[in-house]
Amino acid sequence: MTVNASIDAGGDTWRSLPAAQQPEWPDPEALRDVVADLASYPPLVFAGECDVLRARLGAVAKGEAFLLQGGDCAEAFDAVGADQIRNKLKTLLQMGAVLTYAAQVPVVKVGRIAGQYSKPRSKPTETRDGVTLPTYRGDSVNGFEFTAEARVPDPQRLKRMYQSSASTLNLVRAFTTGGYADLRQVHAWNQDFVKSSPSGQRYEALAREIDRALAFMAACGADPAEFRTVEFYASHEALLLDYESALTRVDSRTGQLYDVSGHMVWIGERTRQMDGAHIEFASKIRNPLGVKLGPNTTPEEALAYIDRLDPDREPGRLTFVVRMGADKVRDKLPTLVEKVTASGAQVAWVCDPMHGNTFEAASGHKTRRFDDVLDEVKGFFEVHHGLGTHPGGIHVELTGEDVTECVGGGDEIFVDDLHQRYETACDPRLNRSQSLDLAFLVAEMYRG
Ligand SMILES: O=C[C@H](O)[C@H](O)COP(=O)(O)O
Ligand SMILES: C=C(OP(=O)(O)O)C(=O)O
Repeated sequence: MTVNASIDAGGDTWRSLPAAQQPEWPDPEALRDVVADLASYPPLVFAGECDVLRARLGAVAKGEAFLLQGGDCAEAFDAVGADQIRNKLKTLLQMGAVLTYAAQVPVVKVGRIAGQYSKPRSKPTETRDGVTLPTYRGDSVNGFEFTAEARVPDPQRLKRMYQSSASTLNLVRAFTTGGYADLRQVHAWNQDFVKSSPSGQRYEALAREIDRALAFMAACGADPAEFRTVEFYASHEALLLDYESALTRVDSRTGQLYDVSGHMVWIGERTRQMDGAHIEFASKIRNPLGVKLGPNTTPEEALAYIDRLDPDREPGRLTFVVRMGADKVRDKLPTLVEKVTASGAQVAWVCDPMHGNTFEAASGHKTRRFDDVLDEVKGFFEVHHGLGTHPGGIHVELTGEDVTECVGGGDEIFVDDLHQRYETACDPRLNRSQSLDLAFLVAEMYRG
C-alpha cells in the first residue's frame, strides 16, 4: 500500500463537493498536520480482508447467508477496555450462535466497532438551562461533557480515533482467532447478568444442543478448523472524510483504492446526497459499502446508488441498510425492493430497526421500544417473503453491558428504569439480554 498515490488515484476528488455533517475545525492548519500524520500511519486492515468480506456479503446478496452487524451507536475513547470489548464481542458471538443454529444459515459477523467514533447530528447546537453549545459529534470530534471547552472540535482527537480503533481491533483479532471464539466456548459466553435472564436461559438450552452436536461430530472424527476461530469484521460510518481519506491507500496488489480504516464502511442517511462528497468518496474505494435508506428514499435514488457505487453489479459490493421505522417499512420498502430486483442488481438488503424508531421519554431520555424494533424487523421479513426476495440481515445498535436504554424485552425494562444505567453517548442501545431476545425472534422469522 502506498500513501500519497491515493490522491493520484482519485482518493481526494470528494474535496470539490459539498460534504454534509463535517465539524467546523477551528484551526485548519492543525487539521492539515493531523491528516498528514494519519496518512503516514499503517493501515488498520488489509485490503485482502475487505475482498473476503465482499465475497461473504456476496453470499448474503445471493440469499445464501445472513448478515449480523451490530455494536455501539458511538464508541467512546474511555471504553476501550478489555471487558467492554469482550462483552460486545460475546454478545455478537451469542447472537451469531443463535442465528446459525436456530435459523441454520451461515452468519457473516460484522461489528460496528473499531472506528464508530463519529456521529451525524440532527441539530448543530444543544441547549441546556439556557446555555447553547455545539452539539457532541462523537469522540473523534469533541467531548461529551457539556462545557464550552469540551465541545470545541479538536483534530488531535482523530489520532485518538486511529489509536483506539487499532487497540480495539487488535484485541478483537486476538479473541476471535486465539480461542475465545471457539464454538466449544458457547457456554462461557453466557456469563454474568444475562445468564439468569429469560433469553440467557433459552440460550443455555440451545448451547447444550450445540454441545451435543459438537460431541457427535467429534465422535465421527470431524474437528473442523472453522469451529475454533471466527471470521469477524469491523465497520463504521464513513462520516469524517478527512480521516477516511487519510486512511485511504492504493493496494499494492491491485492498484485500487481501499479505505483501510475498517473492512466495511457505510454512508449514513444524513450524508447520502447523490452529488455530495460522501457518495463521491465511496465510489472511489473498493471496500464493501453500505448505504442507509430512510423512509423518503425513492426507487430512482436506490437505482442511482447502484449505478454510482456498484456499476459492475457485483454481489457483495453494495448493502442497502433500510431504516424506515416500524410504521413505514411495510408501505415504503416493497417498491424499492421490486424496482431494484427488476433492474437485475444483486444488493444485500439489511434491516436497521433502530434509527426509525427513536422517541423521547417523558424523563427526557432518548429511547426505543423493543416491540417497535421487533415490529420493523417483522415488517422487513414480511416484505421480502411477499416478494420472494432475501431478507439479508440486521444492523443493530447494541452493547454487551446491562444498560437500561431501550424499553421492553423479555427481561423487561420500563420507562421508569431508564435512568438506572443510561450510558450511551448518543442513541439508545439494546442490552445483552434484549440483543439475545432479538436474535431468537429473528431466527424464528428466518426459518418461518
Ligand atoms: O446515531 C445516529 C444519529 O447520530 C442520531 O440518531 C442523531 O441523533 P440526534 O437526532 O440526537 O442528533
Ligand atoms: C447515524 C446512523 O444511522 P442513520 O444514518 O441511519 O441515521 C448510525 O447508524 O449511527
